[in-house]
Amino acid sequence: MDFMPIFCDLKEKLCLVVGGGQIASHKAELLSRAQARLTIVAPTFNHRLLELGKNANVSLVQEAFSEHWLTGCWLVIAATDDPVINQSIYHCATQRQIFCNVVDDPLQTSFITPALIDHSPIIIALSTGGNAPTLSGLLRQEIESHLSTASLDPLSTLATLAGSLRQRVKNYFPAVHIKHQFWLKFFTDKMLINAVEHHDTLAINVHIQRLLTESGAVSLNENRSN
Ligand SMILES: C[C@@]1(CC(=O)O)C2=NC(=C\c3[nH]c(c(CCC(=O)O)c3CC(=O)O)Cc3[nH]c(c(CC(=O)O)c3CCC(=O)O)/C=C3\N/C(=C\2)[C@@H](CCC(=O)O)[C@]3(C)CC(=O)O)/[C@H]1CCC(=O)O
Ligand SMILES: NC(=O)c1ccc[n+]([C@@H]2O[C@H](COP(=O)([O-])OP(=O)(O)OC[C@H]3O[C@@H](n4cnc5c(N)ncnc54)[C@H](O)[C@@H]3O)[C@@H](O)[C@H]2O)c1
Repeated sequence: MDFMPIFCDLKEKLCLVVGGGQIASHKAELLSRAQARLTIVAPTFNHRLLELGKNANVSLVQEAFSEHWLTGCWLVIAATDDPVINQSIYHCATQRQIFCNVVDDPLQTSFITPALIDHSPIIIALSTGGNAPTLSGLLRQEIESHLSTASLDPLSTLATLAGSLRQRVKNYFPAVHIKHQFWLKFFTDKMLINAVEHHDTLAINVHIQRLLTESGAVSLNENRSN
């Protein structure tokens, strides 16, 4: 594996985008969706970046790159149309141990932005290790065509619900295998999924309690027979 896939929490963390064209705006919009604090440095900005710059968390700096803009950054994206500048940004960032994505050189880059299916909190990210970006896009479309919005919407809601229930379920079922059985039922229970699809909060809570009780009974029986 050449690149390890991870999902980073960049909320309120300072990130730098160098460049003001189409590719820079694409990457800056992604960082902005991840709620990063953004500095964007370039002599010229396209209209999408000028629009993004109205956001309180985004600062546009209209000048050519200089190294001091890296100070305090968690990561940087080198997205100018000049490969020499992009490489020098990569080297400055690497010296400072800052992760740097270089948009025109998959061999001299410290991270890659994957093709994305963003159904937050469910996110599917795809990469070819920088070998074939078009293939990443095609694979993304292929996977998207198998995952309808109708099936992803309730799963995303279930995932969010699961997040808010995790501590309660941990307290309820100390045994890992019972917890696991509970979650398998939680994500496949037709009645719960139906309630989620209908945004029926009352029914959602009733079915969660039912699943907790059912798994609790299994747990109790296991303890008795031990
Ligand atoms: C996946 C995606 C995500 C995104 O952009 O967010 C993405 N590129 C996408 C599309 C795309 N990019 C390019 C074309 C035109 C056809 C072509 O030239 O191939 C198309 C096709 C199109 O636009 O449909 C041109 C291109 N891209 C890179 C280079 C440099 C080089 O290879 O030397 C050049 C040549 C530039 C030039 O010639 O000047 C480099 C990178 N592009 C990456 C990501 C990273 C590796 C991802 C992986 O591991 O697969 C990496 C290494 C760096 C990075 O950007 O992180 C997105 C698909 C989104 C989707 O459809 O969902
Ligand atoms: N990663 C990808 O998916 C992908 C896809 C297509 C193209 N590319 C590469 O991305 C590069 C950028 O593409 P684009 O369409 O955004 O180009 P563009 O010409 O629209 O924009 C280039 C930007 O870089 C800025 N710039 C130039 N020198 C600078 C400097 N010293 N400091 C700061 N900013 C500087 C310019 O002001 C301009 O805003 C291309 O050269 C291409 O190699 C990557």
